[in-house]
Order: sequence, then C-alpha cells, then structure tokens
Amino acid sequence: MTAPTIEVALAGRRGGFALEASFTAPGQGVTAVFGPSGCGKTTVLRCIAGLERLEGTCRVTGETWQDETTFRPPHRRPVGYVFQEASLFAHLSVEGNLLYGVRGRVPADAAVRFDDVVELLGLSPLLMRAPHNLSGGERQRVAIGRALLSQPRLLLMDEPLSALDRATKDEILPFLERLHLSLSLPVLYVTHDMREVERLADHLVLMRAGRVIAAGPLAALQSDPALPLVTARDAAVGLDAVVTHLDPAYGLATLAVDGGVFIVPAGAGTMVGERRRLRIAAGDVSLAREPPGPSTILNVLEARIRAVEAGDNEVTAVLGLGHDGAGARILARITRRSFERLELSEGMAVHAQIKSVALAPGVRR
Ligand SMILES: Nc1ncnc2c1ncn2[C@@H]1O[C@H](COP(=O)(O)OP(=O)(O)OP(=O)(O)O)[C@@H](O)[C@H]1O
Repeated sequence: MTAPTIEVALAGRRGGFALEASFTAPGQGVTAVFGPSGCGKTTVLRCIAGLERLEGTCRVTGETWQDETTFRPPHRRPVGYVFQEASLFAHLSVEGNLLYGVRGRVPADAAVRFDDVVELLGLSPLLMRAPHNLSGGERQRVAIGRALLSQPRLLLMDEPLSALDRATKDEILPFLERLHLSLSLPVLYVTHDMREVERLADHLVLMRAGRVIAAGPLAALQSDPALPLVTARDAAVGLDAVVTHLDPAYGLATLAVDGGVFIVPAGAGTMVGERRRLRIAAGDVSLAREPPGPSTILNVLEARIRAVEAGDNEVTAVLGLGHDGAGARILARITRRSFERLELSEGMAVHAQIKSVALAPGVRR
C-alpha cells in the first residue's frame, strides 16, 4: 500500500491573477507552503477547504474532495483552519470556544481529545477566561486548539504567527513544535517567514507568481541550485541529525548526519539518541582545499563541491558531505575573489569549515 498523501492540482483565474498549482505532500508532518506575498498561497488553502473553487483535483489521505465529477462543500471537508488573526466568539469562554466545533462535547472515540489539546497548548489556566482577557498569543493558541478539536483530517494554517510580535511568536513556536510531535495529523502551513519553515516543516511547497515551482523535502529544496532559496540572502540548510555523544565537561553534543558529524553546544536536557535539527547558514561555511591546521573552529568536514551558483561578488557552493560528496547537502557562501584564488570548481574535494551550527530547540520524531 502506498503511503497516504495530499494531492493538489488546481488551475484557474481570480481577476487578473492566474493560478496553476500542483503538488503532492506527505499525509503526515508539517508541509510549509512558502512564497512571496500575493503568489497564491491563501488561494490554494481556501480551495483545499472548499471555500473557493478552481478547476482540478484535491485528494487528502485517501479521500477525494474534488475531481472532474466531485466537489465537496466546505462543511463536508474535515479541515481545521487557523487564520492570521484568531476570531474567537466573544460571548463564549475559552472552553466554550474550544468545544464550539463539536457542539459542546468531544465524542468519546475522537482521535484528538480535549485534555490532550489543553495540555499540548498550555490552555488549562485560561479555560474560564473570556476572549477579551487573552493576549494575542493566547488567543491564537485557543484558535489552534479549536481547530484541532474539530477532529480534522488536515490542519490548514494560514500565517498563524504573522500578526504577532517577535516575542509572542517565540512563545508559540514551541507549542507548534509539540503539536507536530504529538499528533499524526498532516498540516499545511502557509508562511513567508523562512525561520518558521526551518523550525516547523519537514516538507516544502515553494510558490512564485501563482505557480508551484518545487515541492519536496525541506533540505533537498534548500540546497537545490535550480531554486531561488540557494541564492537568498539568508540561505541555510536544516539537517535532521541524531545525537550520538554528549560531553558534559564542555557542554557539547556530537550529532551525526549523512556523511559527517557536527559538534555543537548541547543545551540543557539534550539526550543521546534524540533526533534534532541543525541549522547551517551558508554565510557560516568557508572552504579550504587542504585540511586546516589547529583552529578554534569545531566543525571541519570533508565535502565535495556539487554545484556552484555565481553572483556578482559572491559564490554559493552546494556541498555534498563526505569524501565522495554523497552525503547530506549544505551550502557555502564565499567571496568570488576567494573562489577564484583557491581555483575551486565543481567536483573538487574540499574541507568545509563551519563557524557556527545552531541546534534547533525542538526534538524531532
Ligand atoms: N477574488 C479575487 N479577485 C481578484 N483577484 C484575486 C482574488 N482573490 C485573490 N486575488 C489575487 O490573487 C493573488 C493571490 O492572492 P493570495 O491571497 O492567494 O496570495 P498569498 O500568497 O496568500 O499572499 P499573502 O502572503 O500576501 O497573503 C493576489 O494577487 C490577489 O490580489
């Protein structure tokens, strides 16, 4: 049996705007729909929810919601929808809002249980409060809880953090990470903030001007030289890694990825065997042709240059880790002057020196 997936293929016009969006996403985990303002992300989500209609197909984990002969109305599509701004019912308490979608009572055999949602989103101190007594972040947590308790097969989140300030975003991100770990529910998460993508998503749908230009695992798209992410100013790759060793005397952890190991500051509570995400920014990676001598840089990995994207004064090299370059891909952003002076070229074996590797806070499945 093939794994359940989300299959979307939509085409049509909205005024002067032409949309042609086709992609497949896994039937579990978080898939980010990422692209600049106005590229059609919200329209895609609204079509999946049945709130708008364009020609095409929409299949969600084995159910056909739309094809040539079918168009399920919105109330027959089991989606939870979280918008930019939480619109809670002012006359209901937080508890009343949470239970609104299930008419006051979660069925006993429901997949998503009330107590679990309250625990997951830290809502128990808020249950009796009225919405006007909540902060923006708390309101959004209630909106997410309400969407989950409607027992959806798919959670649609349309820029759920974009109306919040930076500190509130940082307060909510850990809840979203936990949600991802605790529930097997697939999530389509619209954002134009790459930081959120890197924290939350496993899979990416990349949109530009009404079209899906790529869809696939996050790290693969971040390191694909044919895509604009590679040359973006804040280009980075998120690698899923396993903690293999801890050195409490120095507060360091060793993490293995395909083709290499990284040593990073461990942070409290890190455990051997955990899966964690590493973020490696292109600007933090420099290249040497010979093994460098003693240095304060902890991470020097063997790699091969797999592709080169040259800008005016900078070059971004896509590296494959390992002596043969067959391992995980990372990016190195170096000056064109250094690139030419070192006579670097595609296929060449190099030593990648990584000045800083960030360990993302959440444990991954
Ligand atoms: N009903 C409509 N009539 C005309 N144009 C529309 C209609 N709905 C959407 N559009 C246009 O379609 C384009 C895509 O809009 P959409 O809201 O899907 O983009 P988005 O990627 O979600 O943008 P943002 O990140 O700013 O929310 C925009 O140019 C918008 O103006």
